[in-house]
Amino acid sequence: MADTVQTFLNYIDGAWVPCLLGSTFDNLNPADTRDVVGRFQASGPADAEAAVQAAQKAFDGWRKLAIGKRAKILNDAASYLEQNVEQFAQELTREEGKQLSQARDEFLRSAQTFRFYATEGQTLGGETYPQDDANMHVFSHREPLGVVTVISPWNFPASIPARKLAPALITGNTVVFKPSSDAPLSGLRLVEALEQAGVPPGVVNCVTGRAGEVGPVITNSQAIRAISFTGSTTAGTQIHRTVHLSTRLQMELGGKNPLIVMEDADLNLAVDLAIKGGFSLTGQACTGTSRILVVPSVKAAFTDKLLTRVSQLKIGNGMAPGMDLGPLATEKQLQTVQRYIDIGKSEARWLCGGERLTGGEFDHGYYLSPAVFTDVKNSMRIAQEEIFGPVLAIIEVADFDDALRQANDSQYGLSASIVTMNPRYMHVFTNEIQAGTVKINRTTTGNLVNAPFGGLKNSSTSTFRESGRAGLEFFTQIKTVYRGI
Ligand SMILES: NC(=O)c1ccc[n+]([C@@H]2O[C@H](COP(=O)([O-])OP(=O)(O)OC[C@H]3O[C@@H](n4cnc5c(N)ncnc54)[C@H](O)[C@@H]3O)[C@@H](O)[C@H]2O)c1
Ligand SMILES: O=S(=O)(O)c1ccc(CO)cc1
Repeated sequence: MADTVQTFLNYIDGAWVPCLLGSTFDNLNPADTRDVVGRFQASGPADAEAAVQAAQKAFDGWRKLAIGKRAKILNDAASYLEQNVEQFAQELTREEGKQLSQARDEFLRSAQTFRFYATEGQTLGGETYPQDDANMHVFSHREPLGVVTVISPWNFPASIPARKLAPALITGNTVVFKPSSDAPLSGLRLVEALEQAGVPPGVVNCVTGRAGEVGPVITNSQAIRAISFTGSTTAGTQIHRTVHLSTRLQMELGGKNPLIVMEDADLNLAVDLAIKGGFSLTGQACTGTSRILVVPSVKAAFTDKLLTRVSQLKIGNGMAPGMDLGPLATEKQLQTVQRYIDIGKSEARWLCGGERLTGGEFDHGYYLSPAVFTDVKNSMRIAQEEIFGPVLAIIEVADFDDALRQANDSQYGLSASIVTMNPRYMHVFTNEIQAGTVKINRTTTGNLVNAPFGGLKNSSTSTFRESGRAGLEFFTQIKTVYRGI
């Protein structure tokens, strides 16, 4: 039978090229592993080196190009994503497993991100400083850093790299981009959009392949002036240890995000938020809800309502409309979650789910039913370690202060939410919760492109945020000028 799998190439110095060793890897659809989404370049260090060199060569021309022209490229790339959204969304669903409507939203959000930075990037100015010399003008201005690396995970394979590429490019940096090998195609589509929009050779380079092969060159090289990384705390820690002193780092890492349910909570809302935060994207969002801290007076009613809703959730291929959960994105992720289900059963009280689904289409995908545990202690592994799957842990807390204390008892601090109408709780929660994203009567997931995003503690590096204006600041450095006459 003829091999109909499409092969995708690296993009280096303005050309789509195979990797030097000629090796490839296949990426499978997690909803149906008989479907090979594509064949990708298993690049080695020499390919990564070529990408870095191309980006170095292109930097001077790109930084000097009028910002209006850089903005036009981002806007045109956004149009390209919008024009091709149906095809790209279907590919995203096939490579990652999320629902088609979510994949469509993700590409449209990526286009919106390109447009946002095309405009916002043109407002990034410096400051002037009053001083005593009438014949001198003192001011600051911002310049690009140089060659920057973008490394992204599989769970938002379009929108996360879009949030990094757009601010890097509008401010005049050149980029080496490595998408996740578990969902590389959407990242390549972003690059294709930039190519179609006329980005000059070498300004954006994309190399697919294993982290162990490509990673060291694009993270350790002295030529790399900044790394914007989103992924696990484990990988982030590894990279953090090895980077050069002058390389600026921005890392968005793991989470173990709490949802607090107080005695005055609207329980229907609380259940909605738990379902949406915990199970949408099959629990594979860094800001996903994983711990539910609930006071005794509403615990039973909340749990009953939650279990009813969980029993109604529809699980299936994201290509079919109306599904609530899809497959886990990879076999490895499925196995990780299954391991945590076993751990949960040994340390807490299992209420439902966590079973591998079989029969029909389920036999060909990585499907697991959504799981809920109760009587969980915050010290247990299922309450402390990031699972990254459809697993909720219900933890009883004595009162508001106890909820806050236990919510903060975590190595992570990405997102946190409370369900209450009490203004005192809202106020104290906002001030005392250790999370970079604070939500009140809203799900722990979701964040705006025009607002800063990042976590506290082991959820992020502490120096820089991404998104909004913070994204532009990360990719630029300040020069202070004393201009006399
Ligand atoms: N905080 C956030 O904004 C955010 C958003 C999405 C996902 N995440 C986190 O990402 C994780 C899931 O994604 P994942 O499994 O793709 O993460 P991962 O850390 O395994 O991989 C992320 C990316 O880093 C690359 N990588 C891994 N080790 C590397 C190294 N040593 N050098 C260079 N590159 C390396 C991978 O190939 C991939 O492209 C979860 O922990 C989740 O919380 C965080
Ligand atoms: O760019 S977004 O798609 O809005 C996005 C989604 C998730 C996260 C963290 O998981 C960050 C950004």
